[in-house]
Amino acid sequence: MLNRYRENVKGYLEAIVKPLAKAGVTPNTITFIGLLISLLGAYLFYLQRPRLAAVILLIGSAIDALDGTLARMTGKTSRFGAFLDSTFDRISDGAVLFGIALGNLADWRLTFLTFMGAYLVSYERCRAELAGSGTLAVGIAERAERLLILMAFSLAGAEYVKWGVYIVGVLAWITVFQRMWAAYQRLKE
Ligand SMILES: CC(C)CCC[C@@H](C)CCC[C@@H](C)CCC[C@@H](C)CCOC[C@@H](COP(=O)(O)O[C@@H]1[C@H](O)[C@H](OP(=O)(O)O)[C@@H](O)[C@H](O)[C@H]1O)OCC[C@H](C)CCC[C@H](C)CCC[C@H](C)CCCC(C)C
Ligand SMILES: Nc1ccn([C@@H]2O[C@H](COP(=O)(O)O)[C@@H](O)[C@H]2O)c(=O)n1
Ligand SMILES: [Mg+2]
Ligand SMILES: [Mg+2]
Repeated sequence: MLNRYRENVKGYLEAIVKPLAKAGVTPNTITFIGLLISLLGAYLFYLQRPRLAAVILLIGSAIDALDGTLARMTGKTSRFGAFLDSTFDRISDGAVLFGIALGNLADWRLTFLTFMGAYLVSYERCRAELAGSGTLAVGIAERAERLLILMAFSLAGAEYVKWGVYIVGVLAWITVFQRMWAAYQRLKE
């Protein structure tokens, strides 16, 4: 859903990456730094510091939107970079939910169901696109939405994190079925 605003923020993202491009920073370096920062956010959830975790996660997630911008701006897009970007997103998504569960900020069983839903959303897109569906960036809880909801509830305090996890879980599972339907529509023989 928020992907539609990509064009609106493109100018801002390009302004941020311009000095990085001049400095010769590679997209994969940005992707790696983004993961490290997101993992720090996950660790802060484990330490039961959800407000700080949310801010760190926002920066880590924002950097996730920067790596592709840098790649396109410098003509350095690569197939491995696309693979790395998506793979690191899964590691980050999983680490954040793991940190929340380990930090007892939400019920681990419900957190696992949210984890399943989030991974399925991303897997469906990958598998359908491989089968020739075309870009399957559909549904109400793509990655940007999941992250923003989790961050918003985390900024409200430790006792609200669980509601963020559970709401993301419900929306992610709705998205699972939205993408299943979209894939059926596009791939049915
Ligand atoms: C360098 C930093 C210090 C700069 C810090 C600046 C920040 C403080 C300001 C943030 C501004 C804004 C850029 C924040 C972004 C929000 C963040 C949640 C965006 C996350 O982007 C994720 C990205 C999707 O990932 P990507 O395409 O790289 O990967 C795909 C994804 O993994 C797919 O998974 P799924 O299918 O969706 O589950 C995989 O399937 C794909 O394979 C994979 O490629 O999305 C980018 C979309 C847009 C760029 C996001 C639009 C942003 C909104 C307009 C943000 C609205 C503003 C917010 C309220 C932020 C508030 C900021 C303020 C400071 C409080
Ligand atoms: N290290 C990277 C990271 C990304 N890309 C390219 O950008 C696309 C993702 O763009 P976002 O704005 O969503 O981050 C990705 O599919 C690649 O085409 C890259 O080449 N190298
Ligand atoms: Mg990215
Ligand atoms: Mg990404």
